[in-house]
Amino acid sequence: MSTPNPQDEQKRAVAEAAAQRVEAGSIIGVGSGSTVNYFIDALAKSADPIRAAVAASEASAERLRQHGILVEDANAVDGLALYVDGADEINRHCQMIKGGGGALTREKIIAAMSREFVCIVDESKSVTALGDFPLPVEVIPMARSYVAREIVKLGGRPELRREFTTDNGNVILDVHDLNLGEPIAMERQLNDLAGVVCNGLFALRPADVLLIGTADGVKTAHPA
Ligand SMILES: O=C[C@H](O)[C@H](O)[C@H](O)COP(=O)(O)O
Repeated sequence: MSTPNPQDEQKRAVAEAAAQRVEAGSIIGVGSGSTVNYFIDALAKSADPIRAAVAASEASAERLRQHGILVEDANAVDGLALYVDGADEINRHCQMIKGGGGALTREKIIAAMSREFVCIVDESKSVTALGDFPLPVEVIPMARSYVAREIVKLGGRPELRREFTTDNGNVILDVHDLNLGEPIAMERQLNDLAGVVCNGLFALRPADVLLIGTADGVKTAHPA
């Protein structure tokens, strides 16, 4: 049998730790990505099942359904107690870059709907300063060039994500070299550009709890 990759082991460990925080019979928000896939698998194994999940991507919805977990429309619930999702980068304030998989808009909606946001990451995602990971920006297709030019004015280097359409029918600009020293201000500035649907900075609504998978086990942190 092949040895499990240590990064995957950390993802699995944080996913299982997050599954233990889930209340039986509740409706929860479920994000997307490889770490969340482990979380969905852990949910499916739980002896105390949830009632339903609101999913941040079609891929997560599909995986939940494959495990026999009911997927609820976000409009059918009036709020969520808990949201579990991964991140591409997270700092000590629990501000994040998300959207590596292109699911940022639905993720931000579900985060906004949720009382508690638990972020699950392996230790490679924990950073001192946000910005090495290119910042995903979801854009209405007809605004692609305009938004790209505006982002250049802000100091960024936008790159169209090739052969990719979001679940909402939009395109993604992956922005390199943007100064994210003031994440809240930049999140607002990008939101203000006409044609931007959402950007992958989660600073206005950071995570409430961070579970980090490390070589020494799962560590828990809160915004500094
Ligand atoms: O759009 C994707 C999401 O923001 C993911 O949560 C993020 O990319 C992290 O994904 P992974 O767990 O696969 O590293």
